[in-house]
Amino acid sequence: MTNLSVNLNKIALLRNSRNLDLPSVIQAANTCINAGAHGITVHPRPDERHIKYADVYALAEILTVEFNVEGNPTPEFMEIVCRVQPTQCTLVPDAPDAFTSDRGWNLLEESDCLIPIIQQLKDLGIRVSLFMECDLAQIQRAQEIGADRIELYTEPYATAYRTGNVESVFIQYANAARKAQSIGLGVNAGHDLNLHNLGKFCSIPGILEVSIGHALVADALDMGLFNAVKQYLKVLSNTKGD
Ligand SMILES: CC(=O)[C@@H](O)[C@H](O)COP(=O)(O)O
Ligand SMILES: NCC(=O)COP(=O)(O)O
Repeated sequence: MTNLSVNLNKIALLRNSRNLDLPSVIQAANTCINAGAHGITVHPRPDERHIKYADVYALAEILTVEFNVEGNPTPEFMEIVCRVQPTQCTLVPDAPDAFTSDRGWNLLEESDCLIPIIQQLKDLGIRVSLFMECDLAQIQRAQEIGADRIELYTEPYATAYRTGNVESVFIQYANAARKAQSIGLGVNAGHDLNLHNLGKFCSIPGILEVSIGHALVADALDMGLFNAVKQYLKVLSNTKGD
């Protein structure tokens, strides 16, 4: 089964609109865990528009499941990740003012700065995943520079699914996953996955983990967070993640 890591960014976004700690990111994490989520993901951004650095420390104190911290490895980000030592750190090449994550790493140009960062994280026992597009040469490079996993950036898949043009795009993802697996990289996936497009994506064999936030939290407004997590787990229960 593909594991589900629930991204709590959007819980924090709502929380930040008042000074009441409501909704509580910690309470949301516990609800997701009680519903069976395999992990919790957060993506602290430099402007702390949703997850604050303090949330990362607070979550690290209470989590009983995999903790995945995503972000651009700025000095501030690296300091917090090295202190908290989550299970997994997913490095994402997003600009400080990015609306949301909008691309994978270009390892033909960005490898040199990543090599020591990956090594530093691995020396602390943190699994390193790189946010990547479906380019096979880039995926090869991810393995060469020491990544443990890649996270396939699924926005293009989600858009293709929505616009009814998904088959050729899906094949690119299946090929990318197969390439990664053939050279020993684990494969995660995320961005704009939802209850409709998730099942097809995870029919790709060996997707180890999906991280899902925006759509899951939107679904939670209708069905409650506990039930939303259950619904996503139900879709994933038919998949072959490992
Ligand atoms: C890395 C990634 O794909 C993101 O989906 C992310 O964590 C979402 O970020 P926002 O919630 O800030 O859009
Ligand atoms: N890594 C992707 C993620 O954590 C969640 O992305 P989204 O579901 O909020 O688009």
